[in-house]
This record gives sequence, structure tokens and C-alpha cells, in this order.
Amino acid sequence: MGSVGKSYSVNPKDYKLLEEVGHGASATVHRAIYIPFNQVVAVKCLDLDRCNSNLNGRMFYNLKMPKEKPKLSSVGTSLGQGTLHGLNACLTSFAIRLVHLALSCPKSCLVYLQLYTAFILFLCSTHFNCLDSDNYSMLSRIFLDDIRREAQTMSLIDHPNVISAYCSFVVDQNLWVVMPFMAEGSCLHLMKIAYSDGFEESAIGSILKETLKALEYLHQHGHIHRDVKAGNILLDSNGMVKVADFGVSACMFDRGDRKRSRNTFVGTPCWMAPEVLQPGSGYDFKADIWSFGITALELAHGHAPFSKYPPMKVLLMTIQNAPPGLDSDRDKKFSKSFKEMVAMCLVKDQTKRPTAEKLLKHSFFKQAKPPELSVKKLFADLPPLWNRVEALQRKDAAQLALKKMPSAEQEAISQTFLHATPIPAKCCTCYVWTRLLQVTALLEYQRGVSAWNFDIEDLKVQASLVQDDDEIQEIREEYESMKPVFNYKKASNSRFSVGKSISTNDIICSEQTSDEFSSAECLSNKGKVSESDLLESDYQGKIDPEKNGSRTEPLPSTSERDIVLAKIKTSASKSRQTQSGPLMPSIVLNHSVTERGHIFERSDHENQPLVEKPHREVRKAPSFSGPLKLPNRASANSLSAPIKSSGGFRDSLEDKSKTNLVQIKGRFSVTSENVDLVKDIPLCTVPRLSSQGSPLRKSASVGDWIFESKQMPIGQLPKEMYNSNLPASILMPHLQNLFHQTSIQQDLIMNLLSSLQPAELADVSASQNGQLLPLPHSSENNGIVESAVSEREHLLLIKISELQARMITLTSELTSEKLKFIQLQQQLNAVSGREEDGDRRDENA
Ligand SMILES: Nc1ncnc2c1ncn2[C@@H]1O[C@H](COP(=O)(O)OP(=O)(O)OP(=O)(O)O)[C@@H](O)[C@H]1O
Repeated sequence: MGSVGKSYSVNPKDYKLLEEVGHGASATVHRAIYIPFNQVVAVKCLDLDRCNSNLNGRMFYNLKMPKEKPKLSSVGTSLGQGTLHGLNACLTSFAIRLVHLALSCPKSCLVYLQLYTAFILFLCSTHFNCLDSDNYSMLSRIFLDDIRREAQTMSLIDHPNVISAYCSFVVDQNLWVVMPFMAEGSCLHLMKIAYSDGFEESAIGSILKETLKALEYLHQHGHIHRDVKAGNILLDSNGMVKVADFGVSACMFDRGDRKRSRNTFVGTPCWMAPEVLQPGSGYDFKADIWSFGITALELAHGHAPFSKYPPMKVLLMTIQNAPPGLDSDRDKKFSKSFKEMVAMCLVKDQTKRPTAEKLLKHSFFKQAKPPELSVKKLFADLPPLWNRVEALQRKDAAQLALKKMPSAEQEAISQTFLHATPIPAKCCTCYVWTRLLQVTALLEYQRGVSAWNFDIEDLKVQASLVQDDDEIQEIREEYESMKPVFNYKKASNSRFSVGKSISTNDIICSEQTSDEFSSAECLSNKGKVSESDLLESDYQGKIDPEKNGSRTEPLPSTSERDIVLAKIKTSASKSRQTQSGPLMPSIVLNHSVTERGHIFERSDHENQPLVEKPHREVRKAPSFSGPLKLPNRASANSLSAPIKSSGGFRDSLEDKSKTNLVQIKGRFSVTSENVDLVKDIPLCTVPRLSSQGSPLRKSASVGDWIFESKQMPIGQLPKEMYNSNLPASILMPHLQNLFHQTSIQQDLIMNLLSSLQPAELADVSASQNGQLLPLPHSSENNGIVESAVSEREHLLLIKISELQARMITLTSELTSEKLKFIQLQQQLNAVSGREEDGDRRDENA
């Protein structure tokens, strides 16, 4: 390991960690000084504990979910989270030791891993009898496989366009990978900061050529990168290009067979080749060529094709649609040879795609300039990388705070999940589904909640929109087409069935995505300044209740809705024509264009220094590596989400069909309470609550209910509540209140679930959100009626399953709140006991 002639120490004390310069799904990257050489390096810190515990507990748990009847162990132990966490702890320490060993002798890594796997299998077979062969093979892959692969690959690499590791070692629970510092960060970063519409062709040509050289090298050495994208192409201050992130790379020599094809489902949705998405077909190096083509489009437009769609849809579109490409009309500024090169990469038949070696001979690359000429100028006027990162973090923090999300989900979203996070190498179909559900749920969250729309009126208009037939049809088609693609098994009665996963989260097709988000909000080319403060003030202007008038403004008239609906249709149809082109502004963005204008205008006038105190607390929230926890609040924003309004909960169940209970219509799930809440919360209080671990931080699934309580509106929380070292006497009443509310909510959900019959649900849904298909009334159409009814039933079952899933989450949260409550009560008792003792002593004295 190490660069030529130098050897790097594995003593963490020899490294001085400086600013954070990036973070991904599994790691945080810091600029650092290697003290013995006084050299700037990058240190990637992977939290093994976090990765592993995320994988273990959740994967086991999730893996068992699709099974109709999980078998229990012979000793009667269910595969509960508690048991698993115990197991996790044991496995984690064992794993860390193994990684340690493996790193000191990378070539023997495989042997250690096999040992480790054997240990896990032994452990599982002794403790549980509920693992079938699928899960066994899954288990053998889960543990630290990604990390091992990444460290191993990086340490063996030696090519100027591929980032290599100087060394890596374990520090506490972290794996530190020391590597060259790439002073300009990733291409994605750069686009987010200053080139939201993409780079010019000469820069693209140089970047792509260097990237292709890296791929050629990797492929020749038997590796598929599997996650080629702008976020993984790093730039140095002299324009040097290096491909990074081998977290999901695969070795084609695994079994000594060079020709072996892969079947694992790996990548980041927008960049994944069709053959990777289709089980059984097998794929090889050519999958990277597809991703490379997508990356070319990403660099050209500032975002990947299909990036405005939810992941499920992206996967489907990749499989079903014609490949994206550069359009001869729309992309006039690009040369014919560039368009041709992209078209060669984006051929669905992998056998017809060129190899990296052949592609390098294409005229587009022959005429590419050296990167020091074309790439270097891209960042000539930009501030240092860490200041840019800080600015982006502040922007993320402000956006996320506005949308009042739990911190873990904020973190996930701030990473622009769809565009930044690969799906790890797991092969089990149920895993894929679970993962897709999670990915989709997160995106749903992004689209529904963190969308760039602060206009209350817009939200209300959207909330009142009834989904049109086209969309319903689209959803149905999507739903139907997923079945064959992923070998879908109809299991409508199983609570966590695959089918439910789909429609639970993918049912909304929002026009608004993170890409729009980032492109709309990223710093202007001219200004290159931090925007978060402007954003804040802009937002505050909008959320001021006085400025916004009454809290419960009436919804727009039907004619207004029609106009908006028409706009949506136009926008949607346009966007369908421009799959790889610049994002079409959604209806929301159309509405908000004035506001955006203000922001950009102001950013020109009010250039602010980038060096400000970083909002580290936001990014310090745990991120998701490996499978994600099912984001509860995400589902709260899906069409089928139950219940958002505290008013609705407080009302009798008979009122459940009224709009104050659920108002989830059109593309967003918005209630009038939701809107009011936004007005009520002073912006400055939100990040403090969500990021500093306040005892009253929103729970994942209870979310807004806590704050909606009239007894304790957030704006009126006592100041001390923000302090994490609260005395129990202050905390207790609030905690009791929280506990009380949670119990009530749980009871209400239970009641609601038991009292709702499918027929009632159908009526409610039909009258409220228009999600279900209208039934034909003609007696001649009995067949159609029947099939429509069964579809309605199916959709309703899906909704019910989601309610049940949320109830489970609520229950577990309630349990943990109860535990906390009990602990605090004990503390309080102890304190008051001590006080009494003291009093008695005083009296005696
Ligand atoms: N050597 C480096 N020099 C400078 N910045 C870097 C370096 N390595 C990584 N980064 C920055 O850190 C970010 C995250 O790094 P990386 O992609 O390796 O993490 P990850 O957790 O594996 O990400 P992903 O979510 O794509 O899996 C990169 O997008 C890049 O901006």
C-alpha cells in the first residue's frame, strides 16, 4: 500500500483531521494532514459499527417480513430486534477484528471473510432455525463485504485516474482509509455549487476521457465499478480526474472465471444498466459503459436522465423506455460526435455496447483537450472545497429544517439519496424489494415534504387536486408491470408483502425532485455564495402567519383547480418528452418562480462570506449505510398515509371522513394543520430541536403530532427545553405529555384500523383523495366492474397494510418512550428522595 516510495503510518495520531469535505452513504471524508510528511491527504472514515448494525438488525428483520409465517426458533425465541442487537454487538466486534487482520494482509482478506461468514452461519444455525437458503446466502454476503471490498480494491489499485489508498486502519469503531486529497471534490459537488445546467462540452470531454481510462484499467483488471456517476468522479486542483468509491465494485475473478457474469442488484437507480435491473439476465463490464453514458448526460445537463422520477419509476423507465440520449434539437450546443458517443454507450443490448478500450478510440475522445486546459478553469473562481461543502450543508440544513423532519431522515435526504447512494450488493429478491421500498419511501419524502415549495397557497392548491385518470392509469400500469419484472408474488394479505411495498410509496408521481431542488437552489454561477441565510429569510417571510393571512384559508375553487390541473398535465406531458433533458419545472416550481427569482436576485446583491460556522449537527446525524430503516414519516406523506391531523385524532372516529382527518390529494400529502404548522414554527427553533438531540425531538413516526398539540405548540416551548442537559423536573411534564399523546394516538390508530372496513375505506378514499378508479355503472360491464373492484380491494389492502406497518412503528416508539419515561421517573424519584433526605437532615439539625 502507499504511493511510490512512501509508506504511511497506521497510527491515527500521525493524522490531523481537518474540515469535512464530503460524505456519502457510508462514510465521511476529511481533509487531513499527514504529520510526518506534512502532506495534505484525505481520510475517509467508515463507521463500521453503524454500517454493521444497520445491516444486521434491519436486514434480518426486513428479510423476514415478506415471509408469511416466520418460523420461530426451537427454543421459542422470535427473531426480534432485541435479540438481533445482542447478536449484532457480538458480530460487530468480531468483524472489526477481522477487518483489522485483513488489512494487515490484504491478500488473505478472503480467507478471513470466509472464516467470518462461517462463524455467522454457525451462530445463526445454533440460535435460529428460521433461516432458509436464500437468507443464508444473504447472510454470507452482508457483513462488511462492501467495506472489505472497498478497502481491498483501493489498496491494490495503481492508475493515475483511479483513486488509491495510501493505507487503511481501524480506529475505534471506524475504518480510516487514507488517500490523496482531491482538492476540488466531485463533479457532482461542482455542478451543485456552480454549474446546475452542466458543464461545457470541452470540460465534459476531458472528464469523460480520464474516467474512461480509469474504467479501461479496472475492466482489464477484472473489476466492474458498478457505481460510475458524477458523484464518484473527483477532481484535483490541477484538473486531474480520478474515479473513486469502490464500495460496490465487483471482481469478475471471484471464482477464477473471467467470463462469469454478475447477477447482483447493485448501483444507483438512475445510472443502472437495464441488464442489472433484470434478474437472471446477468451482466458484466458493459454495465459500467451504460453508467458512463448516463454520467455523460449528467455532466451535460446537470442531472441524470429520469432523475426527477421516484426510483421505482426510474427502474421501470430504464427497462421499458427507449434509452435516453442527447437530443438533436434540444441539445444543439453539443457536437455530433458527443451525441454519437453517448448513443453508443446507451444501447440496451449490452453486447452491442463498446468496451472502454474501443470507446476511447472514438473521435469525441481523440479531440478531447488535456484536463489542465479544460477542467481547471471550472473552479478558477470558486472558494476552497471545504467552504463549498459548508455552504451546501448550510443550505441542506435550512431546507431540511423548514420541512421539520427527523434528523436521520434529514441526513438521508441531504445526501440527495437517489443520486448519491448506491444500492449495495445483495442478491435476494426480497431484499431488493425491501430496499426499493425504502429507497422509494425516502424519495417520497423528498418529493412530498422537502420539495422546494414554500408557498402555502401552492401547497393547498396541490392538496386539493384530485388525481386525474391519466395518473391513475399510469400508477396502475406501473404497478402491473412491476410484477413480472421483479418476479412479484401476489401476497395481498401479508402485511409486508412486496406488492404493498410498491404502491405504498411509488404511487405518487411527483414532478418535483431533488435535482430540481438542487438545480433550483444551488448557488448561482455569478454569486457563488451561500444561500441558506437568504433562503431562511425568504422562507420566514413566507411563513409569517400575519403575512400569510388567515390560517385556514379556503381551498381554491374548482375552476382554479382545473387551471392548475391543466398546468400539471402540460408539465407532465412535456416532461415525458424530455427524459434526459433539463428538468421541466413542475407546477410547484412554476408557482414559486417569483420566489426563486428573489433569491437569486438577492444572492447577487448580498454576497455573503462563505466562511461561517458550519452546521455540523445536521450532517452528524447518523446516515444510512446499507439497508435503510423504513422511514416512517415518509409513508406519512404517501397517498395511502393515514392521518396527519391532530384535530382529526381528537375528533370522534365518525368524523374520519372529513377533511381534517386526512387530506392527501394530488401530489402532496398536505393537511391544513400541516400548513398551519409551518407557519407556526419559527425557523430558528427547528434545527435546534431536530439536531441537538433535544428530549422533545420529533419521533420518527409521530412526527408533527407532537408539535401540533395545542397544549404545547413548538413556538411556546420553554427555552430550557432546547438544552439537552435538562433537569428532570422540567422535562417530566413534557415527557408525560408526549407519552400521553403517543398512547392516545396508538389507541386511535388501533380503533381506526379495527373500525374501518374495506368498503368504508373505499368510500373515504374515493370521496377524499380520488385515488381509486371510478367504477363503471353499466350492467353490461360486469366483468370490468369486477376487475375494478378487485383492484380497488387490492389498493385498499395495500393501504391497510401501510397503516399496520405504521402502527407497528408507533408501537415500538411508544415502547421506547415508555422506557425513557420510566427511567426519568426513577431519576426523579431518586432526586426527590435525596431532597427529602436533605430536608429531613436540615430539620433534624
Ligand atoms: N480523496 C478525496 N478528496 C476529496 N474529496 C473526497 C475524496 N474522496 C471522497 N471525497 C468526497 O466525499 C464524498 C463521499 O465520498 P465517497 O463517495 O467515497 O463516500 P461513500 O459513502 O462511499 O459515498 P456513496 O454514497 O456514493 O457510496 C465524495 O462525493 C467526494 O465529494
